Amino acid sequence: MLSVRDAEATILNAVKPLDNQLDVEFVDLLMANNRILATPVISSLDFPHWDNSAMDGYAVRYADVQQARADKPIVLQVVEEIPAGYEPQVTIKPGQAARIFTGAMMPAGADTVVMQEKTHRQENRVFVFIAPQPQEFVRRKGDFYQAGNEILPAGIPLTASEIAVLAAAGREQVSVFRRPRVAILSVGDELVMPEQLLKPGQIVDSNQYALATLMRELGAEVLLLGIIQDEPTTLQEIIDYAIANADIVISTGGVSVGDYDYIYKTLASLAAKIHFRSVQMRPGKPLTFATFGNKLYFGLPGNPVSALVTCWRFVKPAIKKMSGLAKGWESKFIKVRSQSELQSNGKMETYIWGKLNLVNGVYQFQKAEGNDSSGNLINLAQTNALAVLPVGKTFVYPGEEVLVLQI
Ligand SMILES: Nc1nc2c(c(=O)[nH]1)N[C@H]1C(S)=C(S)[C@@H](COP(=O)(O)OP(=O)(O)OC[C@H]3O[C@@H](n4cnc5c(N)ncnc54)[C@H](O)[C@@H]3O)O[C@H]1N2
Ligand code: MOO
Ligand SMILES: [Mg+2]
Repeated sequence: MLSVRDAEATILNAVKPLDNQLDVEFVDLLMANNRILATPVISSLDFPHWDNSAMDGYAVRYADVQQARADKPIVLQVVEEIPAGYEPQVTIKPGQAARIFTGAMMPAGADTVVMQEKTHRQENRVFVFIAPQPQEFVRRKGDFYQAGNEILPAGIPLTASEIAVLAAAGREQVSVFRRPRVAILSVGDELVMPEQLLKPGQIVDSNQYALATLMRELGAEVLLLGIIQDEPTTLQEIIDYAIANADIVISTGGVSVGDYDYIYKTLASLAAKIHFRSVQMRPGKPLTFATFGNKLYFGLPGNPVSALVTCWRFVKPAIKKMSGLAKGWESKFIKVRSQSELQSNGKMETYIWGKLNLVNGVYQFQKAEGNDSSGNLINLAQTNALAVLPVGKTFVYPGEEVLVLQI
């Protein structure tokens, strides 16, 4: 059976990232949160834009005050007051100073700022009680960034700090990759919508909600195709439509070996390239992966936990890679101690859902309480991590280290 590692490699190899020319759109800065920057940004401004003061105090000539002492202050004449946002009009000459405030432009002639607390003001004179360092408390033009260089590279996610940089560089809009389009369908005669009264044998299609939520979290545009009956002709039509209208199609259900599991046959009849239909993992063994050219098809197992685990493990990095992220799209595992005893049959790579708890500043894994059937979505709620037991590992003792995937 195909290992998880090989399945992941097959999937990630099949992902074609969005094109940085064709798959780009402009969005307002305040709508750009979590979008991926499509074009490198170069500013025509230096940062700081001009020499300015880092303190409220006095702009002075260093040469004037280098001998200042508490018991022998230097007295300077204050010739101008410079608040932030004001362009200084006066050149500071020997024996002179300007009153200045944080962020205000340095006046010509001055090279150093003495903070207010080290001075005493008497009318238009200021007493300086301490010798500053040369150029102290001056933020020099271009110290943070020089115009013409790359200020932000393409392929990064935009969060508060990057959006602040874009705003400071005078951008109102930014070019980002369009959202990957993901079609979601739920396959099963037993499935109904949440508002429906359940007849015997029916259950609510919770997978549609789980996957739509996860896909939106990942920045995808979701095309919800609803519940599809276990019927080959309808399935064929809907998958054909989904492939034509999305970059990625995700179905749940119908991938096992039952008489009503039609996904494999349907994909074959649509001439999909079927890369695999089972993976050496639990839950999630019957995961099916196919491609139609550059379009990806994930046939996730119907069990609610299996659907989410395979989505976290395989679909999530695929979406991230497709979305234009230059790096950091692979699944990230961290090594932590397990607080719980964990078990596997040793034959499958086993994913155990639970919580990462912060104990004295160190994360520890705690297995979810309750039934760990892949059909039990109830105890999956309020979990945030999957512990991974590799093939061959049958037992993790409390206190032993384990690899954990944050979800
Ligand atoms: N003879 C075998 N039977 C099964 C095997 C096997 O190897 N041999 N594998 C089992 C495993 S493991 C899984 S996982 C499931 C996968 O089943 P399918 O993908 O074919 O899904 P269904 O049969 O349609 O449904 C399975 C289960 O999940 C519930 N379900 C389905 N869709 C939804 C939905 N949208 N929302 C909520 N719950 C859903 C469905 O009612 C079933 O209970 O196959 C095993 N069988
Ligand atoms: O692999 Mo299935 O996903 O355990 O129920
Ligand atoms: Mg089935």
